[in-house]
Amino acid sequence: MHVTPGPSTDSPSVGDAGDALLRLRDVSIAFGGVKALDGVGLDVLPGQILGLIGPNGAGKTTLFNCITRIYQPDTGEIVWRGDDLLRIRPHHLAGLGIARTFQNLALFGGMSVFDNAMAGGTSQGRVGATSGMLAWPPARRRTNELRRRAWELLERLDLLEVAEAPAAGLPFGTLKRVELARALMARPSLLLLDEPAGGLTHSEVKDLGELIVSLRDDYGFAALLVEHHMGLVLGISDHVVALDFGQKIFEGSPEQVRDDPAVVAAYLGRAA
Ligand SMILES: Nc1ncnc2c1ncn2[C@@H]1O[C@H](COP(=O)(O)OP(=O)(O)OP(=O)(O)O)[C@@H](O)[C@H]1O
Repeated sequence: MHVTPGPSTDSPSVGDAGDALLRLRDVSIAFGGVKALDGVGLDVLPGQILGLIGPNGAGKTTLFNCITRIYQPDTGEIVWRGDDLLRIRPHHLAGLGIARTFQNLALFGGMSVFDNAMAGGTSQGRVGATSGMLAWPPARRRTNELRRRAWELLERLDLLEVAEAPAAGLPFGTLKRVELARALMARPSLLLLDEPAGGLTHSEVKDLGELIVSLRDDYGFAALLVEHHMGLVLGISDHVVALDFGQKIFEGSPEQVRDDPAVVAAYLGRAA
């Protein structure tokens, strides 16, 4: 097994995350007898696109679910800007600057594209119907600011033409962009992208890759990209981590990963 040395494997105390935005150390979780994650550590640096790859069942989604507080690891540390993320409730993640997209989309089909985008901003402050009706000046200012941001994102993501259309019935590639707009409403410092290329055509994947990079360049977020589409991962990631059977088997540059014997063996072995 070949594991390039990552950041120090010494477990730092919480509060010591160095330059990392997000730091995982020695994270393990088992389901029955299956070790879905087995001592995994990685750092996501500010502004970095980190690709997370691995064959089916390697533990990628489980790692995502640990970060998003859906699963509680059995052991290990997850540190966000020096704070212990494992003490944070899931619904507080957006307020911390962590947003995610979903593999199967998490949009409201009956709501317009604009309202779906707005839904991504509500966790940033109380802008519910009541505050709107009361027209309490701070709430109204906040709502206006969110509306301005939603329009800006819809324009940026080429969604203006469908802004008033219900999400249901729109092409899948369009819905992926709506999902991105919803996530970006929270002004995340870290965007968790769960298989964004799934279900897209070859040219849509290429466009999506360019879009993610240009959004990152404009807004400065870091991204953790879980993806099977190697062309996308290797094309846009600054750094790549590979998992197999819950363990980190590779960490390095996109150029190095192509020929790494452990990664090649993991994919070939699983396909056999
Ligand atoms: N809630 C759960 N209950 C039982 N087993 C689980 C659960 N979640 C994950 N697992 C197991 O943990 C292992 C890792 O699964 P995980 O879904 O994280 O892999 P993955 O890398 O995301 O795979 P894929 O690429 O197919 O989505 C698998 O053996 C899976 O069956």
